[in-house]
Amino acid sequence: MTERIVVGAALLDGGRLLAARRSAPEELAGRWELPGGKVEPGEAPEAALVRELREELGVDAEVIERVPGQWPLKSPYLLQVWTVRLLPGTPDPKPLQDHDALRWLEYGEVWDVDWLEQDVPAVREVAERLGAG
Ligand SMILES: Nc1nc2c([nH]c(=O)n2[C@H]2C[C@H](O)[C@@H](COP(=O)(O)OP(=O)(O)OP(=O)(O)O)O2)c(=O)[nH]1
Repeated sequence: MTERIVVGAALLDGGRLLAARRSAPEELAGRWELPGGKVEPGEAPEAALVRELREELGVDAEVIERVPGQWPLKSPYLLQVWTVRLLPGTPDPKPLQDHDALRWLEYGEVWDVDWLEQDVPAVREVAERLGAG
């Protein structure tokens, strides 16, 4: 089957990373992930990310750069991650859709939440960057 891309945001603000707790589907509910979603056919991944963050969190965001790597999710999906920042004046993120809690994690708190197993290698990569910044 053709691979399909799921874009995830490493949303960074003041050296912290935003984690989002999924509310559905049942097998993923209660676990933490990077906000984002499926890229639509013909859509650029960066545009998908900005769209998803507006829908899910109610924020206007700007994509900074791709985090190297891609990670398999449930077939046929592959997770790709970009660092993202909030645009000036945008409201604070709110769990409007797909999530029931949000948490800003300091570098030392990155492993305090129960990430989806398949997200762990991506979060490790992001955490290294947070530590370096
Ligand atoms: N957004 C996101 N999805 C993830 C992550 N890890 C992971 O396994 N997934 C899975 C959950 C879903 O099966 C799929 C993404 O779907 P989604 O439900 O977030 O995407 P969407 O908003 O485009 O969904 P929909 O229109 O199909 O309802 O990838 C992650 O870190 N972020």
